[in-house]
Amino acid sequence: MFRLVCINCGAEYNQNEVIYRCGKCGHLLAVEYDFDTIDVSRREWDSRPLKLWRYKELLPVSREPVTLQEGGTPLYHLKTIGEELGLKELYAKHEGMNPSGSFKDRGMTVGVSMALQLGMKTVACASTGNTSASLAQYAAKAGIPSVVLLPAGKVALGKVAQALMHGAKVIAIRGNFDRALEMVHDLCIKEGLYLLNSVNPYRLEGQKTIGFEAIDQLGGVPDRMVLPVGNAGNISAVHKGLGELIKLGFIDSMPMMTGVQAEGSRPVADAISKKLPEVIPDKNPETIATAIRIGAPVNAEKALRAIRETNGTALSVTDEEILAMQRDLARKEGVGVEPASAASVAGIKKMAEEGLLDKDERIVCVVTGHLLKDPETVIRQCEPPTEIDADLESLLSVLR
Ligand SMILES: Cc1ncc(COP(=O)(O)O)c(C=O)c1O
Ligand SMILES: N[C@@H](CCOP(=O)(O)O)C(=O)O
Repeated sequence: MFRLVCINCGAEYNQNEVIYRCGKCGHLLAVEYDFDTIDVSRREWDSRPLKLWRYKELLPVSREPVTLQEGGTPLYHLKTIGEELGLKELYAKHEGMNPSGSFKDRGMTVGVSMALQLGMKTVACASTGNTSASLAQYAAKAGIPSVVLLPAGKVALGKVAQALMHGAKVIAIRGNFDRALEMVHDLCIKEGLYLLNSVNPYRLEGQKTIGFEAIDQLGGVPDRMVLPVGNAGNISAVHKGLGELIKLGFIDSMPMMTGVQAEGSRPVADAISKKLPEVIPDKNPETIATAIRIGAPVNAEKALRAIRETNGTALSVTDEEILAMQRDLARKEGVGVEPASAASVAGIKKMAEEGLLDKDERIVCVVTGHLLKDPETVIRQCEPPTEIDADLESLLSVLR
């Protein structure tokens, strides 16, 4: 049993309503469960395969889910990078290992299932790339059409390829992501499409399972969870989910929620460092990490609460720091991620170097998307292949 509740005024909405914001005050909504009716134990969850739907009692879907077997992503111990930073327990949860190559699949399995549950016929989103790739793939699985709006020229190649190949109607707008989100929101309200950006509270329900899995894999609650922040849905979702585990008595502490943004796109980091009550949108966000090139994070209110309530923090890193960490993860750990994903570990490096971490902290960085999402940024950083004549002598001469 659950209902939708406004995070600001507490107004309640029925689970059958298609609604994205509070009709009374315009703030965000969240799914609230009736915990007295939730009947599950840790042991029961542990007996199921490590996949997202292991946690079905804390998800809103009552029909057969639209699933591509998302979740169960690896938790890697970053031994080499950790040692360099003096951190014994530094981990990366590799969300790039989901079906479409990013954490968005956790949101989409739940969001697209809810679209069907609510009788919606077409799904839509604005995207810096990964949301569109995932939406297109899950809509294809569900057998319904999808429409995606992208900021023209600012989406990594692999993500556009995915949205196109999975059959979405792909529209590139001459404007940034924030404008695309406003447009798709208006389109959905006017034309009755189902909006599956992170303003949709059901989508975030799926994403909260990143935190559940991290705890199950670690065998306990980490001291800190670090996430790259763009539209700020993921950090909010993980925080919400862990709060629910506390209510169920499954855990008894929260990690310090830590958000990392790119220097050229850092409204949440600014709000935290300047102790502002809300974020001031950045009208011209810019970063090589196009996934987090977002100036007006729609979930800012939830994210600021998550960070402040857990004594966490938010900071920014430069594009150079992001790319250097993308290379370090690839070459020192064998972990291939896209630039935005490397931001979380780059943020921890910066905090460690500035003496802002207790060296005994157990830290889980969420690395959000796969290296192959953005092949152009990868190729630009690497030496091109050495081309030789097809004989052994030439081969030996270049290897010497
Ligand atoms: C790869 C990647 N990392 C991080 C983010 C940021 O997540 P959020 O928008 O939930 O803050 C996004 C999308 O925004 C993304 O695609
Ligand atoms: N990085 C995101 C931006 C949109 O965020 P959402 O969580 O609101 O869908 C993307 O991949 O498009």
